Amino acid sequence: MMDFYQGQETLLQQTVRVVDSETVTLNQAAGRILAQTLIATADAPAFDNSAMDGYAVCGLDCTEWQLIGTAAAGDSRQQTLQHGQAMRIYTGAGIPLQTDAVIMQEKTSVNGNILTSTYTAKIGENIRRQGEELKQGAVLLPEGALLTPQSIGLAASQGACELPVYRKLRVSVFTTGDELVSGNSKLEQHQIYDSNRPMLLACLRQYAFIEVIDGGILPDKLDIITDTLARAAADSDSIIISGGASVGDRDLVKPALQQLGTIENWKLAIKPGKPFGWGTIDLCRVMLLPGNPVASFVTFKLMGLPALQTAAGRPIQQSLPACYQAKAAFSIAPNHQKRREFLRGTLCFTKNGPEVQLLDKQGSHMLSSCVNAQVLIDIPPQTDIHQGQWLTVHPI
Ligand SMILES: Nc1nc2c(c(=O)[nH]1)N[C@H]1C(S)=C(S)[C@@H](COP(=O)(O)OP(=O)(O)OC[C@H]3O[C@@H](n4cnc5c(N)ncnc54)[C@H](O)[C@@H]3O)O[C@H]1N2
Ligand code: MOO
Repeated sequence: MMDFYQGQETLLQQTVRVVDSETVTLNQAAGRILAQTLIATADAPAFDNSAMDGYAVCGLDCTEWQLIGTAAAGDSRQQTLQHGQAMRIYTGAGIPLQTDAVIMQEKTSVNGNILTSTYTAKIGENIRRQGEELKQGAVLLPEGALLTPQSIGLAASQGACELPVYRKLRVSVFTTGDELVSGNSKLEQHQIYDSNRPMLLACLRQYAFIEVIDGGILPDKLDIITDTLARAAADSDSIIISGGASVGDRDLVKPALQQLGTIENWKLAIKPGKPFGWGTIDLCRVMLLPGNPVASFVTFKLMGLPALQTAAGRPIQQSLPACYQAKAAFSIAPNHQKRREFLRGTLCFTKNGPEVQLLDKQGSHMLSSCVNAQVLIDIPPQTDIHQGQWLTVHPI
């Protein structure tokens, strides 16, 4: 059984990234992955401008200035001040030549065309200098960046209308098991509703860089699983299949993958999620998720999603799940677990810093504990946990 962190690193290192790209408008770019490094085409700010509504003044040795006009945001005139002169100026307006500082209006008084202030401004005060944020030619956004709303705003600030992005990753999702029934059908005795496929489809649909294909429920029949996976592999970059990953005679996903391609690893030292495995069918990455719903969810979040992000073009470091440190508000002793455990918990911020609480009902069949969970708590194997100890948590 492979160690969890070794497994995560191995899976991501073995992941093949998409190379094809397309151009999309800024309106279509949210959540996509940038296919080329974007360079600043202009300085930011593009010109010296005012950070405040106030008065541009020339001569910091004065306490009175003669007001000679107004500079408003968008005003394209380049104006000039002489010593002892000032100009009404608004936030974002271009700075008149020879301005020493902008004095905010709250620190001034005006009588006719005379501006008075006893405030001693520093040279350059309230002036946003050209290029102080970015110089023309600097990297605006690196290749592989996830296009967040902020990065789209940044690209727009440089006049970009379209962006090159990697093509969407095609991901097919299946669940397996003769006991599974879709929500619109009647349950016979000992059948259950398929919760994993709707859950995984919902997880995937949160990512604009993924094109999600719902493959449906597969029966516990080797020939059907094999045929279906072979067809899906020809049409997908990745397949996610939940259930039938363990060791029972009816656990047929692994034998199907063995027939069609290669298994790169099967079984991870984590709880829940031990039977998690991955392999390939030709160029298609296949990930086997355990059937227990919590095991499916946890392995998707910690293994499946990072692998899909890498495949879609994000750098490995940015594909890994975010993690924080929080103090345990609970104890676990003694802990003889050989597998690294990911328990479901909630975070709260106390005067002692961030604290993580354990939720009830941690069974890998108990999805209800995932609903209220904010984090997965990393419990290392064979380690006692003492209250107050710092632990790694992954937000979910
Ligand atoms: N002899 C052993 N038995 C089991 C082992 C083991 O090491 N030796 N591992 C256990 C662990 S840990 C897990 S996790 C499960 C995973 O097994 P499978 O991936 O083969 O999953 P199934 O057997 O198909 O299902 C397990 C469980 O989950 C329910 N299930 C499956 N799919 C869904 C779905 N889409 N929606 C809702 N519920 C689902 C299924 O009915 C079973 O109750 O194996 C243990 N056994
Ligand atoms: O990995 Mo299983 O999920 O412990 O139940």
